[in-house]
Amino acid sequence: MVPRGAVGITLGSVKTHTVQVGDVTRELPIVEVAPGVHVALFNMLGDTEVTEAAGKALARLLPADIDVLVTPEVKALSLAHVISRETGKPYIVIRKTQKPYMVDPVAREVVSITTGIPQLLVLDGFDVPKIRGRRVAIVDDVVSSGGTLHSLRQIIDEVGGEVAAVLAVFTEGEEREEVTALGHLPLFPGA
Ligand SMILES: Nc1ncnc2[nH]cnc12
Repeated sequence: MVPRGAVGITLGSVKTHTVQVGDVTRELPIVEVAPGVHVALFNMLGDTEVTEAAGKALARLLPADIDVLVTPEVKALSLAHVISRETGKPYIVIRKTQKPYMVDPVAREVVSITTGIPQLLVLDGFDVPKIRGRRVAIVDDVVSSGGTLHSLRQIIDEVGGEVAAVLAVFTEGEEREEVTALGHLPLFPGA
């Protein structure tokens, strides 16, 4: 039976890695994202069951003194929504493109392990007062190379926020003490 919230695709000969998020189990396909770099691809977009399970579990781990959540678009957005709903803390979305309506945007470049190409992270200046002088928790789906995390920290520092917690569903590759995660994904060299 196909679990509720998952799409019933045939994985065929694709190798998979099994993960548990709360009481939800998923088979993640192992895919090559760069020559010789294989990851167990975790994509919560559209997976209501995993998003709810992860969001509720991470909400329980959020330090009480956090003022605001910050999340990069797009894969972790619904996760931040659930944590926000569960904790009552507001969340801010860092966009991947600069929009014409943004006021004094603050931007950093980042190269993600899954795309391999430089991308932008952009904070709308409109959101700066919600971060300045506040204790911030960064929320992401997977913290892997740490590139996105580094750029998010730079943006938050630049506008006067304090990164007091980092929450993710999974860390990947190296273990990261500074990240509160529900699990860890290995990398699969030459899978
Ligand atoms: N395994 C993974 N799945 C989804 N997004 C990722 N970003 C970095 N590693 C990832």
